[in-house]
Amino acid sequence: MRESVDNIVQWLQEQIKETGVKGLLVGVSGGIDSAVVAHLIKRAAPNNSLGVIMPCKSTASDMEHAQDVIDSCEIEAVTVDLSETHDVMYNTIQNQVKQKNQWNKKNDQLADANLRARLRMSTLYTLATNYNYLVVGTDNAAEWYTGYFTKYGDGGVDILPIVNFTKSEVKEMARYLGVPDQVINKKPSADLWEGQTDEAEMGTTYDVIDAYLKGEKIPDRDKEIIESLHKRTEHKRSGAAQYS
Ligand SMILES: Nc1ncnc2c1ncn2[C@@H]1O[C@H](COP(=O)(O)OP(=O)(O)OC[C@H]2O[C@@H]([n+]3cccc(C(=O)O)c3)[C@H](O)[C@@H]2O)[C@@H](O)[C@H]1O
Ligand SMILES: Nc1ncnc2c1ncn2[C@@H]1O[C@H](COP(=O)(O)OP(=O)(O)OP(=O)(O)O)[C@@H](O)[C@H]1O
Ligand SMILES: [Mg+2]
Repeated sequence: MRESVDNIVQWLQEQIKETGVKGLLVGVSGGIDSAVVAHLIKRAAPNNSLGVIMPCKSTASDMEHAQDVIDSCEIEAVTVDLSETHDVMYNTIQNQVKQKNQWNKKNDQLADANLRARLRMSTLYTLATNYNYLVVGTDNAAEWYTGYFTKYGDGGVDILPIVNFTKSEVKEMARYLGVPDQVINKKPSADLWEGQTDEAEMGTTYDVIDAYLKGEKIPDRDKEIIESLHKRTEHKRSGAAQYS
């Protein structure tokens, strides 16, 4: 892990140099992926790194964990509460479409949830412009392969330092970096709705996805799910289709 961490930190420093920015920022959710990235960017740019806590009807315990992460790596932090902004924006959109009798109730929860992720992205880019920093993404190998992120939401970032690390490697890195235990040991969640967990939504587990990515044999049912998720989300990993 020490070698991996040193290499990523060096890569992050190269990104700063090559792009000519002053530093790096990340959204800190209280989950393990952003905790690891916060520690990494603090190491890479001790005086020019920022952790951004963005509650959006988030649970109090997640926001406490986000603060624990900030404290554990001593990164500079700002908090931007998006709950009200989200309400106003979502209701405005919803009211317009409802007037046309075209509101699709079936997709309500997902539309509401993805707006949270995209408001966070807009907030991070507003701060990136202010500080002249890059937005650092937190996708790990399993999330990237399965497309388990919101397009132009948490997927809308400049650089991805842990995208080639499996979830179990991220866990190992977290322990090495000193991420608090309560963050390492909780269930991964996008926190987009009450009780959401990544594994329940995906229908498979990170252990199995990690095994698949390492070329190990996994049950047929999980293989089907992973390959279907991968295929369906190809558009998120490539740019917009271009007419030529
Ligand atoms: N074939 C295609 N080619 C080009 N574009 C295509 C497309 N199919 C859909 N699209 C577009 O993509 C949109 C669907 O993608 P998207 O908007 O991302 O939405 P979608 O993939 O349906 O939902 C996002 C998923 O990521 C999960 N998530 C989100 C945020 C954070 C985390 C986390 O782990 O923390 C997880 C969330 O729980 C949910 O399962 C469609 O509305 C459409 O605009
Ligand atoms: N409330 C929040 N405040 C700040 N950033 C957030 C918040 N919620 C989500 N994010 C950003 O969106 C990213 C995607 O969330 P995701 O749940 O995949 O990662 P995580 O919470 O760090 O780890 P885990 O997957 O284990 O929950 C986070 O890593 C973080 O950068
Ligand atoms: Mg999370």
